[in-house]
Amino acid sequence: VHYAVTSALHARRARQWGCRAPPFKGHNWFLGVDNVLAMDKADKACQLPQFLYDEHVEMGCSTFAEGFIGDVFITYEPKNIQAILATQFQDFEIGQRRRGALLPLLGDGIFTTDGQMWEHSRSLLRPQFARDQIADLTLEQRHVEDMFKCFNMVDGWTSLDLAPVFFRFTMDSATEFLFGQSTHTQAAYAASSRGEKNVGEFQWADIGTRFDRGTYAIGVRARMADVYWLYYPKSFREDIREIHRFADACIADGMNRAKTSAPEKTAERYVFLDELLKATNDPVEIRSQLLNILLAGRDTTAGLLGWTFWNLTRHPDVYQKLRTAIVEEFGTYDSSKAITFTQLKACSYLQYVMMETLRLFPSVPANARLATRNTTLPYGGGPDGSSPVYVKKGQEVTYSVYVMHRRREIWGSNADEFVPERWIGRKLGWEYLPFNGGPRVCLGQQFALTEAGYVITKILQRFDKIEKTDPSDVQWHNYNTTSAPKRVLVRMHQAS
Ligand code: HEM
Repeated sequence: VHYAVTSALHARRARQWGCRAPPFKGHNWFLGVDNVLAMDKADKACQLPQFLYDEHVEMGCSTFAEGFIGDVFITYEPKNIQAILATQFQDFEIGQRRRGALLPLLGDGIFTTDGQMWEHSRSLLRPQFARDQIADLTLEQRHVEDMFKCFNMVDGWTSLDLAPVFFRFTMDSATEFLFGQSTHTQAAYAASSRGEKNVGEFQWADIGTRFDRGTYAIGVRARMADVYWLYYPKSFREDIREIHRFADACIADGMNRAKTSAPEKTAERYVFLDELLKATNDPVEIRSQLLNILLAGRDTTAGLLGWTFWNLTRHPDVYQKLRTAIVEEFGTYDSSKAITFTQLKACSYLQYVMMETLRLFPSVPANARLATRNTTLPYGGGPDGSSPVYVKKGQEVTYSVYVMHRRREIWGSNADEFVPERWIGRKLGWEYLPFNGGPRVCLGQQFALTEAGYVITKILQRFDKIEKTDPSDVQWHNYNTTSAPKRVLVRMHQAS
């Protein structure tokens, strides 16, 4: 009786608000279990984003409902995404599922909370991202040098898989920037490649692998929706313990620095942790916020770098054009010309290459929000899709920018081709959202583009040719919480 009454109430409200139902993707099994299994299969085959795209083609529309253990909505419609993220921000939240899935590893922080807790995190962290020194290029330079030490050069060429290279690089630079202490995974890797045993200074080198396993585990938990708590294996618990031990040791060091250092000494190098200690001295809160940012910033940037080189190896003309632009702007590798945030921004072709990579391969291909109250999506209902869609409190709306970024109606018939030139004179709107939009827009966008732009510049200065050694051109997504290419097999020639 209760179900019938609430259904009737929802139907009446939907009528009053002028809502119509969107197309429905049917299912053959109870509650749409077959849809869940099909998605899981695509995920295991590293093809989840393509699966979402194929679903869009199959449905022939940009918003639909799907049986997925309860009805959820899927949308690739800029107007709807703008509503969820900005104009109707109060009607949607990240919700308990994501929080629950991520909490054991990350704790409460900007990425895992809603409402007042999120507002508190955002106001604590935002001032840090407004600073000029947010991306410290001297720090990046040292880690890029460590990266090159891992390259094995034979007759001027190196052959390698760049995908793990970028994960080690971003781990080392992000931990130094956030925690004041690098994990030195690159130096440890170089030492072990030379057959040396890891010693003292590489004490935390395994944190990289542990964090990789940890993000994989939270990815599994996030996909399990409400029963995320069923997946909590011993290895995950051990990884969490060690990651927290690393963070706590860094925080204890930071607290000692704050007590003992003269003010001019702490200002020597920008450390995020030291800045947070000026605003709060709760070590658990600091640990949680730093780990939240590590998750938000590390894998995403590694993904951007990986997909950039995945594309460049398949477009040698773009590689050469970009290299010419970089050498013109910054000189060759040994040039003493400084590389600055402003110059990186001004190097238009470099920016276009990154924007085009993030269009075709956004680091967060799909995302979701839950309705906090009965509400609407402005578009997608009725036979022509022009009516609002009724969304019940608690219902999930999944949005995929991967699909939106490839829609032909928006990007033209070459939507799935890599063409950096399309960005010349193009204005950004809600149809392009690699960094999200609205009040929860990515805080690290400038940081990420500076860091990635710097790394791309240094690699192109140093290597004048790149060739792909992977016989396959299939996109394999290594997709836990974010997407990176599974492998980027290349051969690169060092410029003389
Ligand atoms: C290519 C690199 C990056 C991409 C594509 C990216 C993308 C995104 C996206 C899509 C979100 C929204 C997630 C959601 O609301 O569900 C987000 C949030 C966030 N990002 Fe980034 N990000 C990148 C790098 C970074 C970096 C380097 C940092 C920090 C150093 C960072 C810090 C954050 C933070 C703190 C949030 C949470 C904002 C909030 O909820 O208020 N991101 N990012």
